This record gives sequence, C-alpha cells and structure tokens, in this order.
Amino acid sequence: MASIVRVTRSSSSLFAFGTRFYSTSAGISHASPSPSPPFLHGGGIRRDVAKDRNVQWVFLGCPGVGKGTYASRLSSLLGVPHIATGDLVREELASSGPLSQQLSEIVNQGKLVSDEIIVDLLSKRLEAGESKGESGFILDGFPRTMRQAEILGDVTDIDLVVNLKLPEEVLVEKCIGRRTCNQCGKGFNIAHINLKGENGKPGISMDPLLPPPNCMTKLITRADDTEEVVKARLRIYNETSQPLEDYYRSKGKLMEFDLPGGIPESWPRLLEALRLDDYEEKQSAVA
Ligand SMILES: Nc1ncnc2c1ncn2[C@@H]1O[C@H](COP(=O)(O)OP(=O)(O)O)[C@@H](O)[C@H]1O
Repeated sequence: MASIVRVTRSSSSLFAFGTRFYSTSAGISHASPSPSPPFLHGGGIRRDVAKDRNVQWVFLGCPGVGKGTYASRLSSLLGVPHIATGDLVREELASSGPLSQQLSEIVNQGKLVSDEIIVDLLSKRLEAGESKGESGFILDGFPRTMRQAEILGDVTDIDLVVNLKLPEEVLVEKCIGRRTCNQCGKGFNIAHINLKGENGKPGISMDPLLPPPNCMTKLITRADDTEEVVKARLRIYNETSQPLEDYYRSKGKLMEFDLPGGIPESWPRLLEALRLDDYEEKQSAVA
C-alpha cells in the first residue's frame, strides 16, 4: 500500500511520497539552475542522457488554460504518463470511497484539497505506474501550493515547469464551455472565443472543439465548471500561484508560455518553444 512517510526537518514536518518513489529517484542528481535551461539541449529531450531517464515536467496554469490538452499531447509524443491531480480527485469522487463526500464538498466550492490527501493520491498513482514500468511524467495541476512544491522537490528532480497563460476573460468562457464524452472520455469545448486586442495586447480567437456526432449525445459537464465555481477557482489560483512561479523561476526551471490562440496555432508554437518541433516530424516519419 502506498505510504505517506513523514520526514521531520528541523521544526517542520513534511509529507513525502511512498518509499518506492523515493527509491526511483534516489540516483537522480539535482540539476543546478542555469541561464540556459538544462532541459533544452537539442536532440536529447525525451530521454535525458545525462540523467538516463525520461522527462519529469510540470504544467502550471489557471483553470481552463489548457494544461490537460497540451500535457496530454506531449505525453503521447514523448511516451511518458500525463498525470493530472484533478483527474485523480475525480476518480476518487466517482469511486464513492471514504473520501468522496469530503472531496465533493471541497471541489464543488472550487477550493483546494488538502496537501496530505493530494500527495497521497499522487503517491499511489506514481507507485502504480512504476510497478507497470512507467518512467518519467508530465504533472498537470500539481504542485498547487508551496508545500506541495517542496515535497515534490524533496523526492525528485523536476526538469521543466511550463507556465501556460491566457487572458482571464477567456478562461471563464473556456471552463464553462468544457464538455467530456462520458463514453470515450475525450474532452471538447463548445466556446467560441473572440477577444479583441486592446492597449497593445493582441486579440485572441479560438474555434470551438466540437465532438463528433457519436459523442454529441453523451456529453457531460464537470460539476465545478459553473461560472460561480470557476471564478472561485481562478481567485484561489491567482492567490496561490505567484510563490510557485517565483520558486521555479529562481531555480531556472520556469518556461512562461502565452498561448497565441487555439490548438492549431498554439501546438506548433509550444513544440518550437520546447525545441520539439523536429522531434514530432521524426516521430511521425518513424511511425
Ligand atoms: N494539486 C492540488 N492541490 C489541491 N487540490 C487539487 C490539486 N489538484 C486538483 N485539486 C482539486 O481538484 C479540483 C479539480 O482540479 P483540476 O482538474 O486541476 O481543475 P482546474 O481546472 O481548476 O485546474 C480542484 O479545484 C481542486 O479542488
């Protein structure tokens, strides 16, 4: 069973991931901050030769920004698991286990789940993945607090933190427009975004991502994607994200990325920023 190990450090005690995750990470040396980010050395991005392991990336960004969309695409491209703590919370909710009542109250108010619960869920997910031979990860929605970031930093070495950004007006519309097919699990968005540029800021437009006809009748909306709850989540995100961004920036690991539009415009630009543009071409040539 996954364990949360309490590590006592001077006066403060930290939660830490299970022992198997510790052992996975034990041999990994910590990259030192450098002006030229260590993750962007051409050619070796999937398997970091220096560390002999797959990428360990984190996606930060407001609710609705598209962390799940881009993290999932990169996970398929790089062959590493995409682990979204929001999905872990929703799975726990759906399981009607002992935590589900408590979690549903927290999530439906747009509040954050406790660090202890979220670390436990993530720890179990990583252990299960490791036993299946998974290596590397793209984390989406974790860490959300400084405490989570410290715990993560204690047990493993994060190579890169991608901070996705969109104007606030767009985020509410995008969250409210989100839909998931309850049969195939794919995500869609019915929002038409057309934000005019002003005060030197570029406009932004995004076409809806509509489901195919066979998903159309099976679409569900997340219970926490109502306007009121989305606004609460955005407020909480804005209150908690600054220290996290500063923390990773000071380590030379933060890559800021302003999304220029929807997936067709943003995906190639993101690959370029990650120096993965020719990687995608090579992968499709091999396939
Ligand atoms: N790292 C985390 N720490 C605390 N709570 C979390 C974390 N990740 C997810 N949650 C909980 O799960 C909910 C859904 O998460 P997520 O799908 O990431 O939503 P969002 O679109 O708000 O980023 C959050 O509102 C929060 O209650």
